[in-house]
Order: sequence, then structure tokens, then C-alpha cells
Amino acid sequence: MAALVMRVSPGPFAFARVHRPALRSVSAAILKSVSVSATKSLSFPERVKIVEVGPRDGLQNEKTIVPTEVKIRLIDMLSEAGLPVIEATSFVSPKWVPQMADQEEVMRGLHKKPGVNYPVLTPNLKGFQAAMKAGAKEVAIFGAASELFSKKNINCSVDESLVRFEEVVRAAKQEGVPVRGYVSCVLGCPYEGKVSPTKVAEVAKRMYSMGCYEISLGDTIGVGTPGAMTEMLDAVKKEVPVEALAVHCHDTYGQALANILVALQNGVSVVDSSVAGLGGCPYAQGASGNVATEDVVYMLHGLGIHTGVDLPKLLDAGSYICHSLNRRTNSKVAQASCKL
Ligand SMILES: CC(C)(COP(=O)([O-])OP(=O)([O-])OC[C@H]1O[C@@H](n2cnc3c(N)ncnc32)[C@H](O)[C@@H]1OP(=O)([O-])[O-])[C@@H](O)C(=O)NCCC(=O)NCCSC(=O)C[C@@](C)(O)CC(=O)[O-]
Repeated sequence: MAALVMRVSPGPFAFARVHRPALRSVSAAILKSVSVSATKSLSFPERVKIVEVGPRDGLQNEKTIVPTEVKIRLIDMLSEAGLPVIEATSFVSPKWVPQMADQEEVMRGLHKKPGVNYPVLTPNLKGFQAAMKAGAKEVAIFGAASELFSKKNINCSVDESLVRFEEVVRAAKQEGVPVRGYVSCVLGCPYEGKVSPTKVAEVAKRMYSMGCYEISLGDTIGVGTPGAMTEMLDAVKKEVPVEALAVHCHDTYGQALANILVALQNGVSVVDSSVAGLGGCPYAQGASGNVATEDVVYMLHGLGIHTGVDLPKLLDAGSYICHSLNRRTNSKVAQASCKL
């Protein structure tokens, strides 16, 4: 750690608005300097699968339409960086989420890297069929533990949504397509406030029972704390095996890394994140971006946990999309790397 502190320049913060490749050698040196010895006694998974949601969750809320070629280039840079799962787009109504209207072009344009999964969101059978036509090999259904959020986001009650999801899962089984399930608002809802862990566990159980191979637990508005995360996971783990759970943390209150850390200690080994910390659900008032993938990777590597992700290449992908959006990165690691 001492080496890390000494390397950080005391100069004024100067975030470059121009796209410049991250400083590979410096980042590599930093990574090497992070000691894992202090963490040996804690219990963490040896390997964590990162599900990169930047091209979908990260971009869906952008007001200006991002050119399709930029989305494709971002996805390709992320696969080059070693991300094993990249959520590419969503097959939702273009009236509801105009930013995702180019879903077919994105699916056809991306350069599929062997061994990388490119799941897409499908809220109903119509979305599933369109996703199949566009060549998707994995889909995700997305429900909620909050009635009001479900209504605002997908225009139906939680029960109605589960009926639609069953149709999607049935069709997916026939095609041999794996389905991931999201539960939103697991630690709080923008419209209902506190959400009970029992309700989260109930929805997660129903999605798992219908055939989702993985359930991603979304702190949609980033209000959770490590205590609330532990309480919620305690309830969900009674209904769904922990090996099938993922966490999806937005960083609105700056709690995301802490929440992920306790999830890892609870046995979770799948983490969703978004490059440069982009994102937020357009139907969740006050939601800020997801936890930045760069920051998650930095923390995991610091714990000696394998991810297969090349941090300098990931920083390049973050730099590319921030430059394209004319946006400052939300990743602390990216900010620190540019400062050096
Ligand atoms: C679910 C619907 C479609 C219901 O919307 P609806 O208006 O109730 O749908 P409908 O069945 O009555 O159909 C209305 C129109 O939409 C069309 N339509 C119907 N389905 C589709 C489809 N799949 N793709 C394209 N078009 C579709 C349909 O054909 C029709 O077209 P029209 O006749 O008016 O021209 C709508 O509410 C919707 O698209 N919602 C998506 C909202 C969304 O994408 N939110 C963000 C993702 S969730 C999220 O970010 C949270 C997450 C996953 O990251 C985890 C977390 O952080 O918690």
C-alpha cells in the first residue's frame, strides 16, 4: 500500500476531456503494488465473473442518441479487455427507451469473441422473438420487488410480469437459450421506499424456479448499505442457491463497492458493473450510474481475486466512451490513472 500512496502525484486534478489511452505501465505497476496479504484471512471467492452492463444499462438513459458504431466499438473494446459477459442492448419498446432502438444493428455489428456472452434484455415474447432474429444467444428478463416500479418500468404488476416472463422462459427453453433474471429495487424503491427482503426473496425464487440460471439483485437507486445488503442476501439465500446469485449495485450513495464486498463475503461470485460508471434506469427517478467496472476490477484484483479482465484495456474502453459522450468518467480508478 505504501508504494501505491507514494506513486500518486499531489498535483491538481486535471481530467482530460480528450480521449487518450490509459497509462498501461502505470496501471500495471499500481496493480502489482496492491498487497493481498491483509485479506488472506477473509473468505472471498477465488474468481468473480463480471457482467458488464455498460452498453445497455450504461447507455439506455443517455438523452442524445449514441451512434450505433460507437456502441459496437465500445462492446468490442470491452471484449478485448477480457470481460466474459457483455450485456449488449435491449429488445424493449423504442417508444419507452429510444436509445436502444438500434438493437438489431448492434447485435449484427458487434464482433463476437469466442467465449464471450452477449445477453440482451427481453421484457416479453415480442422482445424475445426479435432478439432471436437478431442472433442473440442469451437473454435476460427484468422484474422488480416493487409494484410501483414494475408499473413504471414495464407497465404491469409484478404478478403480470412473472406471467410474461414464464412465456419468455418457455420459448427460450425450446431454443436452448439461457435466461438470466433481474430483480430490481432489492434495497429500496424510488416510489415505495423500503422494500422487504421477504418480497425480494419471493420474486427471486419465482424467477429461479421458472428456469433462470442466474438472478441478479439490483439496487436500482443505489440506496443500500452493507447492513441492508446482508439482511436481503440472508433472505434470498434461503430460496435461491448463492451460486446462482449476482449483485447489481448503483452507486448513488457511494455504497456500491462496500455492498459488493459484503456480497462476496456472503458467497456471491457474480458482479454486474458498468464501464466508467455510466448508467441508470430511465424509469427510476434519482438513479445514478452503476458501480464502475474499473473500480470493481481494481478492488477484486487487490483482493487477489481473478476476473480475467485486463485493467489497462478496460481503462481505454472507459476513456473511449467518455470521450464519445463528452462525459467525465465516474470511475475513481480511471480518474486516478489519468492524473498520474
Ligand atoms: C415492456 C413494455 C414493452 C410494455 O409496454 P406496453 O406499452 O405496456 O406494451 P404493449 O404490449 O401494450 O405494446 C405497446 C407497443 O409497444 C410495442 N412493443 C411491445 N413490446 C415490445 C418489445 N419488446 N419491443 C418493441 N416493441 C414492443 C407493441 O408492439 C406496441 O407497439 P404499437 O402498436 O404501439 O406501435 C415497455 O414497458 C418497455 O419497453 N419497457 C422497457 C423499460 C426499460 O427498458 N427499462 C430499463 C431496463 S430495466 C433496468 O434498467 C433495471 C436493471 C435491469 O438494470 C436492474 C436494476 O438496476 O435494478
